[in-house]
Amino acid sequence: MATFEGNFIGEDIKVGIVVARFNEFITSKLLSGAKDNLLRHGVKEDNIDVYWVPGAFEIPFITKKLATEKNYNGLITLGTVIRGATTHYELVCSEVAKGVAHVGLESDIPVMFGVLTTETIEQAIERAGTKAGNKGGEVAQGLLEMISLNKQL
Ligand SMILES: O=c1[nH]c(NC[C@H](O)[C@H](O)[C@H](O)CO)c([N+](=O)[O-])c(=O)[nH]1
Repeated sequence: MATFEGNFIGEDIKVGIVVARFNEFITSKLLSGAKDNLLRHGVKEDNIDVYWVPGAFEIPFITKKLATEKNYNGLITLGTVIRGATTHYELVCSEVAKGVAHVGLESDIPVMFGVLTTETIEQAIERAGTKAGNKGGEVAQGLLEMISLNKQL
């Protein structure tokens, strides 16, 4: 029986991060967590590129361009969608999740989904570096593992 799994060694890989500016007080913390994790695993700062988009809805468009036109080993998407008074929340969450998943399946590099979808601002804060960890750091760690596994296939 053969078992395949990735490691977390970040030397010699290039990563693109697409981050939404909407709810920037949260997404900036997700970005910090992602960059910190990548750097601590040996990814060179010059090999990390960050692309800011207006909101989560715009993430798939840029992510698809990066996956098809650039030579990254993997991509991270970061955003924060917080339920408001309208049904906009469901629409944005659904389209972003579908869009990012589609890009991932259509490309030959891993694309990580690091978009928070929360009911309250407090829940988002908890997931951006406080008591529920940092989603940005989590998906960065997952990307390293996926890049490593992808190289074995
Ligand atoms: O990233 C977000 N974009 C949001 N809306 C903007 C959307 O992502 C697009 O930028 C906008 O619709 C223009 O296309 C949000 N809400 O509306 O609540 C949100 O919570 N988070």
